[in-house]
Amino acid sequence: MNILEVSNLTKKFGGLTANSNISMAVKQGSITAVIGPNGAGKTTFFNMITGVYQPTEGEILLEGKSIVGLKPDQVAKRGISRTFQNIRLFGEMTVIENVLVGMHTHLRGNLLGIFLNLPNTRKEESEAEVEAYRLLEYFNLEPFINEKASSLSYGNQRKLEIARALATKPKLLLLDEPAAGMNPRETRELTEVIQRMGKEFNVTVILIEHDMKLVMEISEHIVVLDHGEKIAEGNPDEIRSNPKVIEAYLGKAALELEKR
Ligand SMILES: Nc1ncnc2c1ncn2[C@@H]1O[C@H](COP(=O)(O)OP(=O)(O)OP(=O)(O)O)[C@@H](O)[C@H]1O
Repeated sequence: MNILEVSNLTKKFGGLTANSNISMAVKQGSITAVIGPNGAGKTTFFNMITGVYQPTEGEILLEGKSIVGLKPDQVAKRGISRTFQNIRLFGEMTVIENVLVGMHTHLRGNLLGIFLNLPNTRKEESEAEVEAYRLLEYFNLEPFINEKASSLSYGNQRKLEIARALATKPKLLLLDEPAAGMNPRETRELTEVIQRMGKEFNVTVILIEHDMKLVMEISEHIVVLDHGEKIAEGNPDEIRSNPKVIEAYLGKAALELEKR
């Protein structure tokens, strides 16, 4: 079954077409990667799915229902969560508080309940803390729960962002360059965490990533964008050997790797 179906999605910024007529489907429970050179339109694509930008044309169906026209908070309530290319944590808050903030989007207890310390709200809050702890344990972040988020290493901050995004119990999780800035050891650990996450949290993952080793290792399906257009899609073997993809992206990515 497809959890997400996108058809003829187009986004124009004045004279610039950032996404042109993109169609794709994402199978429930799968890991899909969106790859392509800088400026290919990958983040714009995520921004349309999450309601940050409205498409100029096209349709986005989540579990068969259109989400076009919804605002980001409404899209989040439908079950889509995301992380960003630049880390967006509350640096002055503790690690567990960052996860609890993520959870409040779906807790029933309101602010008045918290203020009055009502029994139901208290129960919900302590259940949330247990769940937040479980999430942090999953990401090996439990030793840091009471530390400021800004004091974590870069790799741990990236993992905390994913934990916070999962705290909303999304059906679909969009990760924008989760391995950016990570060292090889952190990237290996992240690869393994993302791989197990789908089953553990019953979540479908779409990720934008430039680390081709990670992409080829964990993706069931890969969509390649170039100049706003989908130039290829398929499994890792098909993408690796696709001449169009090598020409537009993989050849350059390999050269970049050689330079390092
Ligand atoms: N809000 C905006 N207004 C005008 N142009 C934009 C806007 N957002 C993106 N663009 C343009 O759309 C094109 C696609 O950008 P986008 O950020 O989606 O690419 P990308 O594939 O995510 O790139 P990168 O890998 O560098 O993050 C670029 O030419 C960019 O300058």
